[in-house]
Amino acid sequence: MKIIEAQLSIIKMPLRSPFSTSLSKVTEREAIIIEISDEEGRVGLGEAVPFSTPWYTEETVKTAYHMLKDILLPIIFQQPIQHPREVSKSFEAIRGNHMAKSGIETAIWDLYAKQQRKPLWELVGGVRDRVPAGVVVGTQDPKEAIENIAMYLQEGYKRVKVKIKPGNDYHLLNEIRKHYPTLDLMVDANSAYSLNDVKVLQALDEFQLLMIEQPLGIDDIVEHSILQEKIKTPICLDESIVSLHDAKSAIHLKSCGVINIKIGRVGGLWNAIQMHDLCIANNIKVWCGGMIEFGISKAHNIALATKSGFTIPGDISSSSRYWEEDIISPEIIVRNGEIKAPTGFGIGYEVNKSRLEKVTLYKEIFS
Ligand SMILES: O=C(O)CCC(=O)C1=CC=C[C@@H](O)[C@@H]1C(=O)O
Ligand SMILES: [Mg+2]
Repeated sequence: MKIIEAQLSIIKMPLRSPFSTSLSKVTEREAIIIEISDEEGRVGLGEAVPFSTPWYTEETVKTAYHMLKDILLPIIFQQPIQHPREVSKSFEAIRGNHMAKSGIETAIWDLYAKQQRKPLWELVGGVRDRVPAGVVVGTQDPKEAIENIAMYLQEGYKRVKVKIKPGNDYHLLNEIRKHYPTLDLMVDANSAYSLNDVKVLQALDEFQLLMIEQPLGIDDIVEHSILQEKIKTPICLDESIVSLHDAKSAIHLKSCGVINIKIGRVGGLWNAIQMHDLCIANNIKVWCGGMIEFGISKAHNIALATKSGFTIPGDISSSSRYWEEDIISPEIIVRNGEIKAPTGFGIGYEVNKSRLEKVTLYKEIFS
């Protein structure tokens, strides 16, 4: 597979409504769109998903743009690729920068699938032609959260995730459970707690949550193991798991019962596939996490989520969950709580060129 040209576009769009977590309030989103072309004019699409500031991981749009332009694209242009699974190996000498790496690696997966004239989800070993849709409530105000949940259930979502933090946990969940006693409900703490909060977290066991995501430190595996022994709710790790080694450590130490696999956080689709396989072999449940991303990244998530182990609805919602108008055509739509995997080659969605142009802040072409 010879790539003859690459285009990087930094795009920005306001969210339809603010997205609040224990760490940050997101009101607009930047990302990097990667378009790579082969000699026959086919285009592979990728999206690098770091935020504009390093509140979730250490990467930002600016660091990722530098990595793509100055380090990663030169490697890709120099080394012809036989199969996308080789890309992460060719980046092994480069430390970290997983979201930058994932942006170009996913574009190569899309281009390769188009060359093979296959939908990407079939190429990665998908077993279902639709994925269950989960949604994240972007407010921690109990009244607003309950109103939002009613709206999302109307739209058919099967699983709801809410953000919690110390001082806004028990009351919020108690109010939600009063209205929705049997809802498939999970929480994400984004590392807002410590082992001093064991009693607070034990109290949440009464709400029969599917899981509690990342209660402790962003790079912790040991203390999560201590906490998991003290609470009934399964711990799900997100930020702590950036590599297969992290996943192996968490499995060995029994730090969690679930892992949220995000293609960007783990450095690409091949790493995500290997993590899926490792977790399933060790009875660790997995689901596909989201990054408040645009349609190209979400399309890659959909392909991944068709694999057998992704039985829990992921943070895979419709384009309209965050955007007035997405950068892809058709947009991603949730019907009866599911998203149909596209039948087109590659990711199965096209770029909405006029929309992409409108939201592009800056772009460069490399060859
Ligand atoms: O993509 C979505 O629908 C929301 C994903 C989501 O909850 C998160 C995205 C990025 C950082 C966090 O706030 C949070 C997470 O930790 O999973
Ligand atoms: Mg999370």
